[in-house]
Amino acid sequence: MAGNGIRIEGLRKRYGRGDAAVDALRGVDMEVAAGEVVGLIGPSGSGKSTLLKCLGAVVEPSGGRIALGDEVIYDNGWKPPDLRTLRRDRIGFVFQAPYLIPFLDVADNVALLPMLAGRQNGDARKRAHELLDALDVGHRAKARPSQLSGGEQQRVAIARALANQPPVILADEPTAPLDSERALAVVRILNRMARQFSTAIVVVTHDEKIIPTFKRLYHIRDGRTVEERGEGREL
Ligand SMILES: Nc1ncnc2c1ncn2[C@@H]1O[C@H](COP(=O)(O)OP(=O)(O)OP(=O)(O)O)[C@@H](O)[C@H]1O
Repeated sequence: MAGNGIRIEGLRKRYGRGDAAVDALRGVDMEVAAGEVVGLIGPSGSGKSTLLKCLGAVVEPSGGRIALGDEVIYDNGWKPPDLRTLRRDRIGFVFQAPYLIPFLDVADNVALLPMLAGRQNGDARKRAHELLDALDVGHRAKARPSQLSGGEQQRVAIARALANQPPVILADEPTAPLDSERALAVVRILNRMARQFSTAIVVVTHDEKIIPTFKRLYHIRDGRTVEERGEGREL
């Protein structure tokens, strides 16, 4: 796969051992191109979170292969020497709750990660303001997270996930607490950001409001994925 994007082959994850073992992933294949937003759906307990955690280098798989762009990061063992750096620089996370830091203003919430990654403070703040403007929350840059609406907070969380320009964003139920209009706005933004920054985005969701928007979906059942064509409804 040229450039960025995600390729997963035969990924397996077994929790526990012996009688208590649970095979959460039994050979998952998945591909997400740079600039693409793909939905990951499936019933409770089917392995969605486990797949996202393996992809995010939070949980160690039991076998298979994961490549980000041209770099194999897992092949029956992690390849990068430092997984924290991998997570910080290559992967953005968006969760159901925004998890913003309450005592930092909105701009600093976004600028923090690039600063931790060694960017000059001025550069990091400039980047934060650009992203906040792109997400239409630039006018709230000086506010505290608690002063923002739920939808605004989620847009700030997306800006934070994009702050280090990661090639991959993993979003776990990012629209669950939002009403229909705001949920669709978040998906519209994720699609725009994917195209603009060539980011590969995986969205785990149960949200019927947004499922029709995906052009491509992976349905996970009993630890195996099936690729499906989505409706790709206009946003
Ligand atoms: N830390 C763990 N130890 C043991 N088993 C686990 C662990 N985490 C998940 N499992 C099991 O792995 C399987 C897949 O779980 P996972 O959380 O990935 O499902 P999910 O599709 O995200 O579910 P939900 O939609 O309910 O969040 C389930 O049978 C679950 O009980």
